[in-house]
Amino acid sequence: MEDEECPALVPIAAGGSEGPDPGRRIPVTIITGYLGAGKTTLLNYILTEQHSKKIAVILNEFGEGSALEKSLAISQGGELYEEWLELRNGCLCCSVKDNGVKAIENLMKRRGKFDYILLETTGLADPGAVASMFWVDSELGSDIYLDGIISVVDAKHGLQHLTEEKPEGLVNEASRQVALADLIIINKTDLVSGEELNKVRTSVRVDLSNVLDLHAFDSLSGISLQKKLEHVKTTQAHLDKGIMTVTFEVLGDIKEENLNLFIQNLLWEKNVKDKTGHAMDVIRLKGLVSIQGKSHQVIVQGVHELYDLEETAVEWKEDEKRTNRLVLIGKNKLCISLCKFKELFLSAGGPGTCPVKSNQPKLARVTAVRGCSV
Ligand SMILES: Nc1nc2c(ncn2[C@@H]2O[C@H](COP(=O)(O)OP(=O)(O)OP(=O)(O)O)[C@@H](O)[C@H]2O)c(=O)[nH]1
Ligand SMILES: [Zn+2]
Repeated sequence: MEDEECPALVPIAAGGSEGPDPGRRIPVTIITGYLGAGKTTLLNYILTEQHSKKIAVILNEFGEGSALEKSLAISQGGELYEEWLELRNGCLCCSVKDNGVKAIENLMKRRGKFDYILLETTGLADPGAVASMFWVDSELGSDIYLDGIISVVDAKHGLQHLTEEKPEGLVNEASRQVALADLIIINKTDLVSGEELNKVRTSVRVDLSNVLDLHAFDSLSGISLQKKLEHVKTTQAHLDKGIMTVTFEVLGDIKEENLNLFIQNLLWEKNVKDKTGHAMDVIRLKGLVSIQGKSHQVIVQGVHELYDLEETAVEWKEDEKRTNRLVLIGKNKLCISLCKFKELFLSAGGPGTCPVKSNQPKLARVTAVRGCSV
């Protein structure tokens, strides 16, 4: 066959392959997905596998988890990071103009040091609101552009999140995350059967086709996209206020079997209750704990009823106070005193008296991030 008529492919100037070019617009990829879907895991994968780009990371953590996220990420090849920004004052998409833009502007002051930005949203974010940030601020628009939105879906729990009915006026954030995605990654396929996986696949597809009109990222014409995003921007609070974060911190070591028992009581038996008899329906559990006899810090990861403990490469320093920090994210606030928590945690629910006296330094700290005052 002659291929005369077929024009030769001419490569578009690759530009900047020799390192970051300060004059070029920087692409931003938004990584979204429900609580515990696997966003940070994907982020780590990109950061460790990708060697030709210098990547800056922006984390928008729900609750107080960012310190944990950071240690999780850094434990696997931190040298790729240029900058970490913590947007602690709430959700990026609730304070788009202030926090989000400012964070990126700050980051851009260090332009030249990186050539890509990865932005991990909270598990409860509406990525549409986050994405619109790039059009709201025209100055920002000349520095960076949105390359795409990746949504990570948990094959095991994704369907449950996608189909959950929300109180009136609230969007289901999981379905918004899928709806606005340019690319959907179904994760944790190892945890489900082929049949279950197919169900998730189908429902994600259906969801997409429902919103194709609204999305249309393909014709990346800034203006129409902006319009579309404006259209979907919610003026009322879009976050599910029913989801709360509680952080507990207890000094000292815990026996591994007690920790397991405590987590099982919390996630499986759901018998860790507050005074009013409420148990928390924990969707996401993160922790950094100090286990008796172990010289290294241990990370606790939980999503619904699944959890695991993983020893990190980080050793407790000799002059460092060993401590246990747990972040619970879920429904029904768990309002228990630090004393009670410590008792439950250290004894894993067994009988015991509370050793904290008022004139002693506090041995435990309870922080209620939202919806819970102790
Ligand atoms: N079995 C299994 N577990 C996975 C997979 N990917 C991630 N996980 C686990 O799922 C848990 C949550 O993963 P993360 O990457 O922290 O999830 P995330 O979406 O960043 O979580 P949040 O930021 O809290 O919303 C961790 O315990 C991971 O080890 C997978 O493919 N299979
Ligand atoms: Zn994460």
